[in-house]
Amino acid sequence: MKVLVTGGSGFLGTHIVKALAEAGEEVINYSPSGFSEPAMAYLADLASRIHYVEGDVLDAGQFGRTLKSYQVECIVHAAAINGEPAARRCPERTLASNVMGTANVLTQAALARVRRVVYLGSGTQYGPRLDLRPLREEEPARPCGIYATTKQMAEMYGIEYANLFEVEFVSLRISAPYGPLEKIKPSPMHVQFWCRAALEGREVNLASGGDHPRDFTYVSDTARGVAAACRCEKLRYNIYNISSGRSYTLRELVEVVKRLRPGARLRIGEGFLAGDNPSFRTSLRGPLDISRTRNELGFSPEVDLVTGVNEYLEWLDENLW
Ligand SMILES: NC(=O)C1=CN([C@@H]2O[C@H](COP(=O)(O)OP(=O)(O)OC[C@H]3O[C@@H](n4cnc5c(N)ncnc54)[C@H](OP(=O)(O)O)[C@@H]3O)[C@@H](O)[C@H]2O)C=CC1
Ligand SMILES: C[C@H]1O[C@H](OP(=O)(O)OP(=O)(O)OC[C@H]2O[C@@H](n3cnc4c(=O)[nH]c(N)nc43)[C@H](O)[C@@H]2O)[C@@H](O)[C@@H](O)C1=O
Repeated sequence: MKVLVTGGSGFLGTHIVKALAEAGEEVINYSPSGFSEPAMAYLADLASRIHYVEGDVLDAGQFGRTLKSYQVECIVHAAAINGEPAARRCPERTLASNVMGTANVLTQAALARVRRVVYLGSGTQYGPRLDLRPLREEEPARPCGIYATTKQMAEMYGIEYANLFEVEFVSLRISAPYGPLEKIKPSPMHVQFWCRAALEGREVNLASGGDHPRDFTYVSDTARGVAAACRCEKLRYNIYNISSGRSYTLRELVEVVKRLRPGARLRIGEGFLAGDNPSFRTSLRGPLDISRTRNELGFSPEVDLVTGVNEYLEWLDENLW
């Protein structure tokens, strides 16, 4: 199968390109910039199955021509301005790329007779949920912030568009992926923050946050879930959650990092993350429930937190400096 990945040079894009190429698919990465050097190293053995086209999803004409010239059968639409901090720096550009970009992808997909568009949605579409219950796809979305709002708008548009025209649309709501090639994440909500502190020998002593939950998911599992959605013969739903399916607390994460790097000087107190940063509170939610994804796509996460953090630490150790 020929699969085009928009934003294929990004963090998730690169892992998705890898998972698809490993499964024997021919992959076209459509992105404004090519793979970084570490990404090239990551994909080294698969180069013969991967093509790169420099392009923007806002350039509908070029996107359409690319679909036709490669006779693309499936699109993974990963291109987006990602995360609330980035969205706040350029709200209009975020609206354009994330929503209008998705509209262009769908129109051109229908014109080029692409069978399926697999959209990367986000766990942030559920919004903050202080009861921390597992979240099923039927839960009403309550996005908070510009980024999550644009992700929700694009998903809703995609579902409506697919009802009108001859193209399948499926949204994968992804939560908390971590691992090699991830961009800089400065917040203690992220695995990277603790791994970097351990490797840099920095002391971190947070008064609170140990009970803060997050359904950390090793990125290779996320990418396998996306590949499964491309290959699945018949999709019965428009929305599937992709996550480890369980919450870990930051205390558990810190303990894992300390077990793997015994000299690390990391401490975290009880309760949820607190402070002036509103993102701590808006990030509070339970794990995404992956029952539907298990049953329908045959997806099940394979990498537990210890294994994932260990692999990530080893990769960071070689690639940080
Ligand atoms: N990482 C995460 O925690 C999560 C991510 N997601 C979603 O997954 C997708 C991928 O995220 P991730 O890989 O982490 O993000 P990255 O920022 O690493 O990658 C996004 C990619 O999209 C490209 N891009 C941005 N705008 C355009 C455009 N207009 N046309 C073409 N390409 C564009 C970027 O190119 P360049 O950098 O050159 O501008 C980049 O290569 C996004 O849709 C995001 O919303 C969902 C849930 C969690
Ligand atoms: C699943 C998810 O995982 C990653 O995001 P993240 O790790 O959650 O971190 P974030 O900083 O993007 O947002 C955390 C939450 O906090 C809100 N948020 C943030 N900063 C402000 C802020 O400044 N104000 C307000 N009100 N809310 C904010 C925001 O709306 C969200 O609810 C992404 O890379 C992303 O791709 C993704 O999809």
